[in-house]
Amino acid sequence: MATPSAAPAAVEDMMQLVTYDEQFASQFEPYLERVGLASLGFDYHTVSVMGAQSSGKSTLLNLLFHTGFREMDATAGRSQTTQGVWAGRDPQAPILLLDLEGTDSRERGEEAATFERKSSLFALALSEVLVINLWAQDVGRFNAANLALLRTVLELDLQLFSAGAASTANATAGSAPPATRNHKTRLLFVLRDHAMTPLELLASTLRDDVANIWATIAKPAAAANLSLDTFFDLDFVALPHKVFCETDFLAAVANLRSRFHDGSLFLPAYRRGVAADGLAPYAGSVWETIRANKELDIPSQQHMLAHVRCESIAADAYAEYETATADVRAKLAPSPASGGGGGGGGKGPAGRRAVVTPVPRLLPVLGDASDASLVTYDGQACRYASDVAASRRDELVAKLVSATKPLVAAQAAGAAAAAKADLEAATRRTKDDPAPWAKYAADAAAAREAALAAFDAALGAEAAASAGPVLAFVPSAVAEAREAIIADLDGALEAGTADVRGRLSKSLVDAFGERVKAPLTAVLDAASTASSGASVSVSSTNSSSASVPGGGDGGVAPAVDATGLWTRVSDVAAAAWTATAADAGPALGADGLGLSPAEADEAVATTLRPDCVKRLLADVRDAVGSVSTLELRVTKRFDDGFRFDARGVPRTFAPGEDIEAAYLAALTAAEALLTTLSVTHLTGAATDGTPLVEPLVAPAERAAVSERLRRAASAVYVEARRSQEAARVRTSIPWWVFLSFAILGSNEAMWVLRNPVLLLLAVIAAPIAYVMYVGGGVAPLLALLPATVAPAVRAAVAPLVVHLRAALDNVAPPAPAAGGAAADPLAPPSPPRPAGYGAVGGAPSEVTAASGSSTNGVAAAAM
Ligand SMILES: Nc1nc2c(ncn2[C@@H]2O[C@H](COP(=O)(O)OP(=O)(O)OP(=O)(O)O)[C@@H](O)[C@H]2O)c(=O)[nH]1
Repeated sequence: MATPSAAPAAVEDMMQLVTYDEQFASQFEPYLERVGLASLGFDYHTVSVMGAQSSGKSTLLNLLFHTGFREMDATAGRSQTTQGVWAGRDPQAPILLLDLEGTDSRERGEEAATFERKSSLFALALSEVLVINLWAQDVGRFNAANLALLRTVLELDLQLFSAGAASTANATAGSAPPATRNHKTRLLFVLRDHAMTPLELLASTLRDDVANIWATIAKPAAAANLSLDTFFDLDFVALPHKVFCETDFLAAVANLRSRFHDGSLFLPAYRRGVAADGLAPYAGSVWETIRANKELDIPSQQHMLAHVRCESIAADAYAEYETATADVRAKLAPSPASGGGGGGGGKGPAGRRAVVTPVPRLLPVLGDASDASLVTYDGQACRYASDVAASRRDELVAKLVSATKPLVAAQAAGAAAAAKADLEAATRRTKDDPAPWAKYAADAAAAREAALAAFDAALGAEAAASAGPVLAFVPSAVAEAREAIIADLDGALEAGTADVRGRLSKSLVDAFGERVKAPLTAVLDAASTASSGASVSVSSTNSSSASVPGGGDGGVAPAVDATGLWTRVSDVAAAAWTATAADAGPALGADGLGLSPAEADEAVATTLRPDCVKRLLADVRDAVGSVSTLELRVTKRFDDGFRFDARGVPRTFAPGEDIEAAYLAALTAAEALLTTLSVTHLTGAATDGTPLVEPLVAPAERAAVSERLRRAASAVYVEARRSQEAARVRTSIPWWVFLSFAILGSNEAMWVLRNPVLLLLAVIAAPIAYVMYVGGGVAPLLALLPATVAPAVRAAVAPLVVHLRAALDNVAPPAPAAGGAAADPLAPPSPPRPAGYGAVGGAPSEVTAASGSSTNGVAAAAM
């Protein structure tokens, strides 16, 4: 019966709303839904009919509204048909009918009056039109039940008015304002079996009766001066006899039915202010109040109904929101199974919020859902007390906000994580990238912009457009999240930039080191060499190069004056620094890390230059090497200066040659080299002109090296001196000595020649002796001969010794050696020591004594 039907309703379509024993039916709400009234809001009417038992009430309702109320079967005798209160609906109009148990019931007996009052009050509370069914012939007869019924109706209506007025007064005093009620009812008197008496006369009689009742009943103060018209509109309809004037009867019924259907009998003032969807709980509440004999306060009832209904409507509206957002909630909300949700939105096992994938168009979805929810609520809650509806609406909004906030937060977190991941991917540089700084600033700026755009696409832009009370928090929340992601992105970029900058710095410093390494080694090697040479080409890993006068080419090392060594190293460093700084410019600038020229200059000056200087010092230390390497360098410097001439040809000291001068020059040069290599004296572009004086060798080690240098040099000098002496002896023996040997030794020669053994020994010994003689090895050999052999040897060569001593008397004595070593004629002269050496080491005489067995040059002696 949800849609209008031409067919009359059946008995099954009616329901007993209140049972005979005063129980209210719990099925009223589904009944209203079943008959299609529940969804009509205020667009329905309620009509009740009351009157004496078996006065044709059910028959009248069925004829007027095509309902199916049970009627009395007259053939079975007159008895009560309708018990309690029954409800039905006009199939063709939104009219709810209440058929009340007849008054003056013989079956109820003493209880009848009590139930009449309850059912009448119930009907007054709900009905816009109260049909009072009367036999026409009863009009004017006071003892008929009609007047008692009228008195009951008027008294009860005043009671309702009184309760409502009190509620209004309380509300004015500060409590919640009650729902308003248009407290007016149409009393429609239907006079049955009307025959002769004109309706006007009957109506007048009834008006008088009602007026008399109104005048005599006790009224509350608020209604003392109010007239009957304030509460009731009286209307009168006469129906002919149903049996005897059936046609007229049906015509009159049809006429009255049309008045109901055309709405002329329903005025806005009659509305009870109860929406159809709340009618069932309202009616139930009203009945229970009446049944409990409590004061029926209609406004309070409606207020209570508003709470119940608005809460129910709000729950439905929220459920609607949940349904509409189920998809996004599944994607963003935490999932109990995974602990992280569909992609996660909750917190994982470690308590860290899992990151979700942003949901496209989240805010429009949430906005639409929340708006729709509120529209649903407003559409239904507006039928109820506005204060209650507003209060419940606020609660609904708060509930929607608290349901929406985590979703927006999860979306913001997901969008932020995605934006950061995108940025890191866009700015990531592999370890193998030889130039990770290339276009880094441009890439970083573009990535930052893209990441923020992605974040805004997920939240920001939509947030600006979102409106409504539920999403009102979004702009500030998104702004806060945006600030956080900006800080996060900038932090990631800062870290990335620092990493790339570190790699750039290392690369530049390495390049600087590469540029410095070979020329530096060449310069140092050249400084260790005594011979002079051409300039050295200083190559760099880049195309830049510099020319270092006196340097080496990494292989053959022309000589470098030790005093100019640091100048040349400074030149090498300056050339390398110039090339490195030139490389740093573009890498730090717009094509690289994006620094401004001023920032790049500052970075070069404050970071790169100190790093390169540090690297230069480290390289210098490496190139100079350990103490032993330094010792090798300076002894080599001596060896080269002493053993080779200016052209690099090995030197032999002919008799009379100034061996001491060569010795002193070489030793002085070696000492000077040691002094030079002990402390840096760097300057130039690499150090920005600032002298860089750094000790490379500790003073004690330096003195020790110097001492070992002198010892080694002494050995070389002694060797050279003996060679020179041997050469002079060889050249100074007169020819007759050899002739004497030939004459005096002829017998021995023959003796040897005749003896095969001696001949064989002579053949073997003669070349050895010759070689030793020529090579100057006789003297050392003599020194090694044991003392037991020496006398025999001396006896054998006595003539020669005599002659040699005579020859040696003509050799000039060496310059007295410093340190008191003049006793040894072969002791080397001692050059003046450079300042700072102290008293480390022994005297040259000691060196001489220790170097007697040296035959392998300075290096072997130094080791
Ligand atoms: N004379 C006459 N009888 C009628 C009229 N309308 C109905 N009746 C008869 O009156 C008897 C009672 O009719 P109901 O409609 O059952 O009366 P009721 O007031 O609903 O009865 P309860 O529900 O028991 O109070 C039935 O036999 C009807 O046929 C009418 O207009 N005139």
